[in-house]
Amino acid sequence: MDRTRSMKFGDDEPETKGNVTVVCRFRPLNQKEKDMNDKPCVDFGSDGKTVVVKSQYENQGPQTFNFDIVFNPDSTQNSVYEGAAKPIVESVLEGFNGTVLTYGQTSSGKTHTMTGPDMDDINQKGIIPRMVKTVFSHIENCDDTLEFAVKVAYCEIYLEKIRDLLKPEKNNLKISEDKARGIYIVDLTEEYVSNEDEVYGLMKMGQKNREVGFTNMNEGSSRSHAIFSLTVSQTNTRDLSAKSGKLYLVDLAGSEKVGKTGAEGKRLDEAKNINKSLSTLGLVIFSLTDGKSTHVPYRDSKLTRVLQDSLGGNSKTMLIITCSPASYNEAETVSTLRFGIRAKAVKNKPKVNKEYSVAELKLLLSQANELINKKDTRIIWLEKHFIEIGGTIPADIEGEELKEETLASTQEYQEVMGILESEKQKLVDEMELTASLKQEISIYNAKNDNLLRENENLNSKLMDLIFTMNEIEDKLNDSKEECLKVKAKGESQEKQIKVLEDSLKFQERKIEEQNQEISRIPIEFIPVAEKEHLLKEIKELKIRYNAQEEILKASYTKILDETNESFKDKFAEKFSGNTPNFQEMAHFLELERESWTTEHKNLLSDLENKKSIIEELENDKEQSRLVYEELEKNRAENDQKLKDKVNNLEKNLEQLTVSYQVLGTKYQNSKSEIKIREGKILQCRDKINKMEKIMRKQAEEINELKAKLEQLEAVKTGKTGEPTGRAGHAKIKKGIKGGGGNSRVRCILNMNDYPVVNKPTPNLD
Ligand SMILES: Nc1ncnc2c1ncn2[C@@H]1O[C@H](COP(=O)(O)OP(=O)(O)OP(=O)(O)O)[C@@H](O)[C@H]1O
Repeated sequence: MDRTRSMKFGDDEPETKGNVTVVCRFRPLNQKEKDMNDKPCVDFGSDGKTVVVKSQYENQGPQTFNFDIVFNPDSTQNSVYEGAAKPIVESVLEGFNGTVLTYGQTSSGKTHTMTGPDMDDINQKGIIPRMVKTVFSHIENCDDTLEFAVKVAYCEIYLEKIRDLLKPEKNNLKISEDKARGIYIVDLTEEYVSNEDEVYGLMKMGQKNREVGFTNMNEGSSRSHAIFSLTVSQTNTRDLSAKSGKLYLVDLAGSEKVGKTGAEGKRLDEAKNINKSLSTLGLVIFSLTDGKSTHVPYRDSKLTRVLQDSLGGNSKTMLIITCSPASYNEAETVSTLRFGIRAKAVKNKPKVNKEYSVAELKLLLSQANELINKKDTRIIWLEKHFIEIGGTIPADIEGEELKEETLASTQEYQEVMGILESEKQKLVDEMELTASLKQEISIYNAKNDNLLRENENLNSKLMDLIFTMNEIEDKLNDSKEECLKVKAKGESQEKQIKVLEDSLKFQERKIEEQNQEISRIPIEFIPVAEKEHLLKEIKELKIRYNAQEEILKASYTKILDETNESFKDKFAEKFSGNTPNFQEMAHFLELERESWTTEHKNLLSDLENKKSIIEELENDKEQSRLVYEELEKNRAENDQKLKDKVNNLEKNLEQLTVSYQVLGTKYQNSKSEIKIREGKILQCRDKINKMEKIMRKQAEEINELKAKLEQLEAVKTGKTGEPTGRAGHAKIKKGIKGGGGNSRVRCILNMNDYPVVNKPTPNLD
């Protein structure tokens, strides 16, 4: 085989209605590829449907791939939306299920295409924000006989677990299947929305919760498959017909070669998981297209199970494959393109998800009646004409004709009965749904009761806590008071010490003054022996009161001078005008000596007294100091104890405050949870009431219809004379088509306002 021969893929696939549509988008070279001096390895055909990969490998010729559309790197977000996604969104608005999937190598532009780098940027926003606009504009422009309910859900599949991105605490949701809903994710949050902003809000919230990581190829790489779903239900308020379409917008995680992306540890686990679920997706597509497989391995991964209807089932599906144009990524690009070509061959069976309305059934019946009437008139005219021209109507011809008529009518009857049967079946399903809803309500009620009980418990715990807190607060106040008392005691002790210190100082000052007084005694006139004794004593005093020596000296000199002068005066006064004799002088001196000796003794005893006072005071001072030290010590100890006590109390208080806050938050959460659940229960009750009302109404209508059918049957079998269909015919209204008008359309805001979808009720009798 010539390996350099050019190859073509996808061009001979016949255009088949229902096949998965595949478009391909190439992004521009990114900075990393430019830095590597990489060159594009692809050329784009002028028809907008072809891409040619020019291989860098010698033994590989150019490979041409054909798709429904090929978007080159210059394509805008808007052109991709208009060309690839919008037709699917429009189908959903007609009541089909739709899926748009992005598939490609990591960093090839899946998220860029699906969401866009900035949802608020008019040019840069991706498919999801643009789709939202299409949906709400359509609703705005519809006839006001159509009522819509739009709800969205957002989840991701990460490491084979389904996580609700609108309530991320729900992180391991299950997949289930039933007749009414098909394949669905159990307990996935579905929010009713009434405008674009609400959808954007939910999207932004979901994106924040999405698992995103770093690979060598993409800093913000999506490590999970993200599934955004939007369900549009519409009811015609005139004929009560209803239809609903569900749109899945799936941004798959990027396939990658782990060696190239440098994945390790957690990233490696993620990569292995992503690659595993993507290869299951490849296997599902292979099994659906190889024409031999009897088993399609939908259940081998969560992704393929959720997408079961989108691949080979009831859905219009668009696959957008995203690629890098760089030669560095040639192998991955070729593999992605081959995947796309394979997927093109998947055949789906999309159908409008429609509910027959009673009015539509009535219309069918009236059409049948009209046909019978026409034929009756014609038979009567023919019989009359035949008899007029002399003919007779053989009994067997009449019998044959009647047989044929009866056969045709029986077929019509069987068709109508078939429809009725299928409607009955739907009703049975509806009844089952109602029963399961009732069961759900009883579960909610039980949960509600539990929550109420929990709430009561929490309340009583809260009360206990408040009580304990009050107690602690009281204790804290007591401790504070105690603290203040000890402080006041300390202060008064300090004051006492101060008073003692002051009095000590005062005493010291007094002693000093007395010492000074002593030092003022004149010694010149004291007899020598006495004088020497006195001087000795004064000397001793001088030594004892060393600090006062200088003062003493100064005052001594001063006193000496003064005393000298006074003695001179005294002497001059005593002996004025006379020259004293020796005896008189000796007597005078003796008297003076005696008076000085007495004074000196007095002074000495005074000094002794003061000395003892000083000693006493010094003792007192020492005592006070000891008491003061003791008090200081006690005070420091008490202070420390109190400090510790206050610290402990503060710590306790802090802990209690935290627990109080936690309990408070729990209490609030439980309250809001209860409110939400109560709201849901009310919504469900309301819905059930409405459904029951409609079921009763429809049961009556079906009974009416049945009666009419019986009459019709009777007419067909000739059991009654006049066909009652004529009378019924005048009452049947024509069905009214919705859409096309410009009047404003009511949008359903919540479960309570959810339009009643027409569900025929089985005859309960
Ligand atoms: N068509 C484009 N035009 C301009 N920039 C683009 C285009 N496609 C992708 N990019 C940019 O390339 C980078 C990677 O794109 P994106 O995150 O969409 O890749 P991805 O396929 O989702 O990757 P992963 O699988 O790792 O999540 C982003 O910075 C994005 O803005």
